[in-house]
Amino acid sequence: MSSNQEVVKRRWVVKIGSSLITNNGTGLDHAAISEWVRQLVGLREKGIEVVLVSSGAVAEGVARLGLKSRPRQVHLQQAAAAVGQMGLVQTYETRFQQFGVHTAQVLLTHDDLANRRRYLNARSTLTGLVDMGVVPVINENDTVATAELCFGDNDTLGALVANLLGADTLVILTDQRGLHREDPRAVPDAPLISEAMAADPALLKMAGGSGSLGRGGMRTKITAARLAARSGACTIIVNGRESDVLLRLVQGESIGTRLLPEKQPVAARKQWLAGQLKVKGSLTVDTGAERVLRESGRSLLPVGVIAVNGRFDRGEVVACVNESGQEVARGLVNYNSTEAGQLVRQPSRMIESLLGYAGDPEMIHRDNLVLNDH
Ligand SMILES: Nc1ncnc2c1ncn2[C@@H]1O[C@H](COP(=O)(O)OP(=O)(O)O)[C@@H](O)[C@H]1O
Ligand SMILES: N[C@@H](CCC(=O)OP(=O)(O)O)C(=O)O
Repeated sequence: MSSNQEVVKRRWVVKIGSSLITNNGTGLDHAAISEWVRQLVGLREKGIEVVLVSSGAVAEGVARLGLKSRPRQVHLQQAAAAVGQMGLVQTYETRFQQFGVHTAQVLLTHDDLANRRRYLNARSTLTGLVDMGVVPVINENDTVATAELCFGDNDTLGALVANLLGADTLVILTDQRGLHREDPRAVPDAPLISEAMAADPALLKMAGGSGSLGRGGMRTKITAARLAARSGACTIIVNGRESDVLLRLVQGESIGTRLLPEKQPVAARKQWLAGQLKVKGSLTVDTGAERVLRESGRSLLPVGVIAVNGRFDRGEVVACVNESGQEVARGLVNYNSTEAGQLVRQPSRMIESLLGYAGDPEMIHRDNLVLNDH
C-alpha cells in the first residue's frame, strides 16, 4: 500500500541503543535481539509499520576483531563498525527470516538528510521498503561519517528518520527505565518522569550524558524527542529489557517516559517547512489545482501545473502560484525544473514514458507542501 493513500497507518521508529544491544560491551546479545524481533513482528501483526534504528556495529566489530575494548582512534572505530555492521544485519536478517519477514540494511549519513534531494530519495526508498512490508534496519554509515558531520548517537538519527517517514511514535529502547530526575547511576532512587512535553526546558537539566557504552546519554534522547515532536511524533524512552516492552506499549500500558509533541502532527511539520525554506522557482497551477490545494490539503499533481518558472533541482523549495501570480503554497518539488517542464498538464501515469523512469506520482507530495495562509 502506498503511503500517499489517505488511509492513516501507524508507523513506529524503534531505536535500540548500544548500551542495550551488547553483551558487556563486546559482541551482540543475540537472545535479546531475538526477543525484540519477536515483539517487532507482533507490532506488525497489530497493523503498525515498523522501522528499526539499531546501534551495535562497533561493539560487534570489537568482538569479531578480538579487540579488548572499543578503539580510541576514530578511523579504527570506523573500521570496527564496518566489520560489525555485517554481523549486526546478519543477526536481524536471520531472526526476522524466522517469521518470514524481509529486512533491508540502510546506512545514512548526516549529509543524506540535510540535502533535500538525498532526503527525498531516502524518503522514497524507505517508504517503498515499508510499503513492501520490509523492515528497514538503519544505522549511521560510520565508514564515511566525519567527526564534524556525524549524528554520533543514534537517538538523533532515530528522530530524523521519524521526521522523514512521518512516524507517529519514536520508541527509544535503552538500559534505564526512562528519564529520571537525575542519572540513576549516580542517584539510584531518582524518580522516573512518566510523561512530559518534549519541549519542556526542565528536562534537559535532568538529563546527563552516557554512563555506559552508548554515545549520547539521556541528553541526546531529550533532543531527539524535540526533533521528533517537530513532525508530531511522540517519543517513548523505555527500558528494552522489560519483558514484552513493545507489546505492552502498544496496548497502552504506561511504562517508561512519554514525551509529547505540543502541536498536531500536520501543523508541526508544516510549520517547520514554512519556517525553514527559501523558494528556488515557482509552478503556476490552474484553478482546479489551486482549489484542491487550498481546500483539501492534497498533493499537487503534474496535471494541475500549467507553467514552470525558474531553475531548480529535485528536492528544492518552489512556490505554487495561481494564474494571477499570487502564491498559494510552497513545498519541496519531486522533479527538477527541466523534468517539471516536461510534465506540465500531464497525468501521472505518463511520467514513466515522458521521463524514462517511474518517478513519484506527485509534483509535490502533500507532506512536503505548506499553504500560504495570507
Ligand atoms: N536523568 C537521567 N535518567 C536516566 N538515565 C540517565 C539520566 N542522565 C544520564 N543518564 C544515563 O544515560 C544512559 C543511557 O544513555 P546511553 O548510554 O547513551 O544509552 P544508549 O546506548 O541506549 O543510547 C543511562 O545508562 C544513564 O546512565
Ligand atoms: N553507529 C554506532 C552507534 C552509535 C551509538 O552508540 O549510538 P547510541 O546507541 O545512541 O548511544 C554503532 O552501530 O556502533
